[in-house]
Amino acid sequence: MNSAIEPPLRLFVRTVALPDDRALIDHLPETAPLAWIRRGEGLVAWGEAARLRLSAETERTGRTRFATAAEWARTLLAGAEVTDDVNIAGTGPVVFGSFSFDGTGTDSTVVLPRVIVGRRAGRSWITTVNDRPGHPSDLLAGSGRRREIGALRWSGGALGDDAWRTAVGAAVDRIGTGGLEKVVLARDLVAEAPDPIDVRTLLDRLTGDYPDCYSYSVDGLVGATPELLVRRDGDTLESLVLAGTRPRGTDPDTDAALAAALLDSDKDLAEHAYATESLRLALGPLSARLTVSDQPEILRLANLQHLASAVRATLRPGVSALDAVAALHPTAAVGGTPTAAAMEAIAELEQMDRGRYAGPVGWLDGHGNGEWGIALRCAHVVGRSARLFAGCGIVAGSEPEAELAEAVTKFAAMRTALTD
Ligand SMILES: C=C(O[C@@H]1C=C(C(=O)O)C=C[C@H]1O)C(=O)O
Repeated sequence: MNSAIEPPLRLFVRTVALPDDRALIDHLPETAPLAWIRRGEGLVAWGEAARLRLSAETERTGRTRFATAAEWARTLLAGAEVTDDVNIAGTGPVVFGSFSFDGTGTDSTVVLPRVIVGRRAGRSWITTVNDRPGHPSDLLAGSGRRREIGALRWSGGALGDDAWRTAVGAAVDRIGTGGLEKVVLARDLVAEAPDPIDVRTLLDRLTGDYPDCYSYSVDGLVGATPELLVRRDGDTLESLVLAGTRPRGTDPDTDAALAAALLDSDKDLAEHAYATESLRLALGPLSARLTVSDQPEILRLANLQHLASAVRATLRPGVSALDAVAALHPTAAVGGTPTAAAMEAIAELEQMDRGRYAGPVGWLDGHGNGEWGIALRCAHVVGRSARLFAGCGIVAGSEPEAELAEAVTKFAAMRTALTD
C-alpha cells in the first residue's frame, strides 16, 4: 500500500522575490535538507507539509509508482491556494522526489516541503507552504554552522574487488551468449563517521568540486550527478545522455589523448548508442518533435570525462516532467539493453540492493515543470554512515580490470566530499 502523510485540508502557498544573494546552501537547516543545485542556481528546501511513500511493485521497471506520484502531486498542488509573485519554473509549490532504481524497492518517496528557496537566471525567491495564509516567521530563520565530517572508517560493500571482477566477467559471458547486449553493474562502499554526517557539508563540497553537475539531497540520498534525465520547462524537454567513460589526464596532452581515445573507441561508442537509443524509443511517443545529437561530445568533469549526447524535444500537451521520467527510467545508461534482461542480470550479479542509487531524483512544480537527474555519484547517508555507489556499463569487449578502475574513479566524487 502506498501511504501519504495527509496534508491539511487547505494549503496556502506564497512565493515572493527574495532580495538575498547568500549561497543557496547557506539557507539550509541541518535536519533533512532538500537540494537541487547547479552553478549556484536551483532549489533548496526544508520542512514537510505532505509526504507520499510508495510501495514496492512486482515489475522491476516499476512504472506505476511514477504515475501514482504524478497523480498525488497533481491533486495536492492543484488544491493549494497559490499566490506567486515570480511565476517561473520552480516557483509556487514544488515537490522533491527520489525513486528506487528497481520497482521492487521500497524506499521511493515524494515530499512537499514547507519552505523552498530558489534562484534562477539571477532571480531569487522564497516559497512557503502553510495551513494558514501568510509567511510564518519561524520558518525563515537562518541556519546553523556546517560541521566537519571527522575521521572516517571505510569498509567494503556487497562484493570485494575479486568478486566484482568475476561479476563483470560473468556479465560479459552472458552478453556473448545472446539475449543481453549491455548491462550496468554497480558496487557499494561504506564509510562510518564519528558523528551524524552534516549533509550540507557534503553539498558544499560537491557544488564546489562539480559546479556543472546537479548536486542533490533528498531523504539522505546525496550526490552530484552529471546526468540530466529530464528538464521540462513549458513544452520543452531537455536531457543529457552519458555513457562511455575515461579518467581525466594529469596534463593537457594526456587529457586530450584520453578524450580522443574515448571518441574513437568502438566499445564506448556502442555502449553510448544503447543509451541514446533507449531514450529515443521512450521519448518518441511523448514528443511532437525530438532531436538527439548524432555525434556524442566529450563532457569533462573534475575526475572523469564522458561521451555525452544532448537531447531536445517538444512535448505533446499535458506531459509533465514526471510523466517523462516514468517513460524513461531505467535508461540503458544505468540499466542496460534489453531492459528486462539487464534488470534481471543486475539483480543476480550485483548481490546488493541499489536502493535509490541510479533512480530518478529531482523536483516537480504545480505546472508540471521540473528537473530530474539520475542519482549517480552519490551516497545514502543515515546518521553516521554513508553508503556510496558506483557503476559501469558492460558491453561485449569490456575488461573487468578497466571497469574496476572506472568504478574507483566514480567513487572519488563522494569520497572526496566526505573527507575533511
Ligand atoms: C552508472 C554510473 O554512471 C553511468 C555509466 C557510465 C559509463 O559506464 O560509462 C557513464 C555515465 C553514467 O551514465 C555511475 O556513475 O555509477
